Formats: sequence, C-alpha cells, structure tokens
Amino acid sequence: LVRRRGTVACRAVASSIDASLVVVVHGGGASNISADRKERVREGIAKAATEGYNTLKAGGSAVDAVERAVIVLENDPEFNAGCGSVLNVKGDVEMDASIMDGRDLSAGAVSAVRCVENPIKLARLVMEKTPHCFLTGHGAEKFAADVGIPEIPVEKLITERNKKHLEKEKLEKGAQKADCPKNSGTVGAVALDCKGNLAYATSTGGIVNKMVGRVGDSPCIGAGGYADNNLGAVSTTGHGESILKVNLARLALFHIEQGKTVDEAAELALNYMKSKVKGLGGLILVSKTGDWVAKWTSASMPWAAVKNGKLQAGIDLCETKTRDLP
Ligand SMILES: NC(=O)C[C@H](N)C(=O)O
Repeated sequence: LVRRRGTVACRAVASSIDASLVVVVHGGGASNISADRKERVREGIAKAATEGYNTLKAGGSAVDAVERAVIVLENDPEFNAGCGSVLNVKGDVEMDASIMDGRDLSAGAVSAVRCVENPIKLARLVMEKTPHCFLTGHGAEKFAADVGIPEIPVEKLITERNKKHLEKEKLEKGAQKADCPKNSGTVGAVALDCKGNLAYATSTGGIVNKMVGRVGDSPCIGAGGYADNNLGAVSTTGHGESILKVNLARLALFHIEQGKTVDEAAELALNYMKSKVKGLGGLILVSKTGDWVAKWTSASMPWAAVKNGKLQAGIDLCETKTRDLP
C-alpha cells in the first residue's frame, strides 16, 4: 500500500508537472543518410525519445531516462553504438560510453570495451559501484564480469554494413579528417526530470578504421557530454579529436553560464570548434529551465525531443515532424 500510495503520489505530482519533463536524443552527426535508411533511423530515434520520456513519466530519474533511451539506440543496428558499432583497422569493435548525473556531478565512463551488449549500462555501474569515474579495456571488461554483465561474442555487434563501410574507408581514408562528417551514428540523450535533475548519456563505436586503442570524446566528461543541475545537460557527436580539443559539451554550458540562450550557446560552441580546429559535429542541450536545442554543423543529425507530450523529430535541417504521444 505504501508503495502504491507512493506511486500514486508520484503520478499525481507528475501529471501536474508533466510539462517540465524533457528528453532529447541524437543519432550522431552524419553525412547524408540514404533514403532507404532514413525511415529506419527516424523510427529508431523516435522510439528512443519515447522510451526516455515514458521512463520520466513513470517516475524515473533523468539518469534512468538517458540510460534507457541510449540502450534503445545501442540495440538498434542502424546506429554506431552497441550492435552496429563501426569497425577499427583490424575489423574489431571497441566501444566508448559515458553518463553523468547533474545532481552531484557523479559520472561513469568506459572506453575500448569489446564484448558487452550495452556499454552505457556498464558506464552507469562504474558511476554507481566504483570509487572511479572511468574504466578502460580489460579492466572495464573484468568489472563487467564482476557485476554480472554477460560477455557476448563480438560478432554479435558486427553488421554487414559496417564490414563494407570499413572496406570502403580503407580505400578512401577520409573518415579520420576533422571536416569529414562520415563518422555517423554515435548516440546520446539528455533529460530533465520532475525534480529538476539533469543527466546525459553518450555511447559510440567511435570512428571507422580507427587505430586499435583509440579513444574518442564520447567517454570523456566535458567533451562527449556534461550535466550540471545548475546549468544544463549536453551530449555531443562528431569528430572526436576536435571535440576533445575544445571540450565541446562543457564549452556549450560555459556559454549558458554566461547568460546565452540554448540556441546561442550551441551555435557558439560548434562554431568555435569549426573555426579553431575545422571540426564538424553536433550536440543536444537541455537547460535547467527545460529549454532545449539540437544543432549540428555536419550535413545532418537525426534527433528527437519530447516535451509537453509532443514528440518532435528530424534528420536534415529542412524538416521537423511533430506528433502527439499517446
Ligand atoms: N560519430 C561520432 O560522434 C564519433 C565520436 N564522436 C568519436 O569520435 O568517437
């Protein structure tokens, strides 16, 4: 009964403050997405945002919401994270992920992990069950085993599309350039819950044809994302080396700290990265007041946002679709 009363109370509160709940997700800064993939990408991104929002509506925290949204995208082979991760120079998968709780700045990250289905779950466990913020490679995988996350064969994460992508990349050698937005598909989410807590999660297979052991921006707090209840939450995507150099997520929040709007902050941070190191990318940002933005300098970036029970989603600059959630 107590539990039920607790749940009912939470629902009652939630219904009057549903308006304050926000979830935004991205599916990675990208070059043009082919017409046959567009529909699948659009569906995947909408499903992730809906999952995050429903988690908040059911009383889940911002951290729960971003984790759940990112798991949906890690499990979708259309995106470069979890199953569907791009391949390194050896044809292997090495994944990076991070998560942060804006309440107290607690953070968890893993890098270069190979045989786990959902790196974002592992990142959250690093945050909650270790005295550290960041575990890498074998240590991260040993920790996964210790906390009961099953080891899966790496083949389960590899798709035919990514095998072809690697072959093509070896011939063209373009994807590692800062201004070449081929490294598509990294996923991320930001959320604001009914208690005013903010969180972000980012997960990726990195960049195709990368060196073994290369770590990008996605697991690095301040680059791949940041969340602070006093400011906002950000998840980034794009050329990892450029994002690391400018600390893109924290840079965007610095502009919020300076009084800029979410739109101005995103624009200033992305333009700085472009002009300073020629890096292309994108980001999603939600402020502590629930204003949000999705912005990119790459050709496109699949995104979806839910606020006030309305789902908005888009891939290219010219189109945004809106629908009511049931
Ligand atoms: N698509 C991406 O966002 C790639 C990721 N930022 C990385 O460089 O690892």
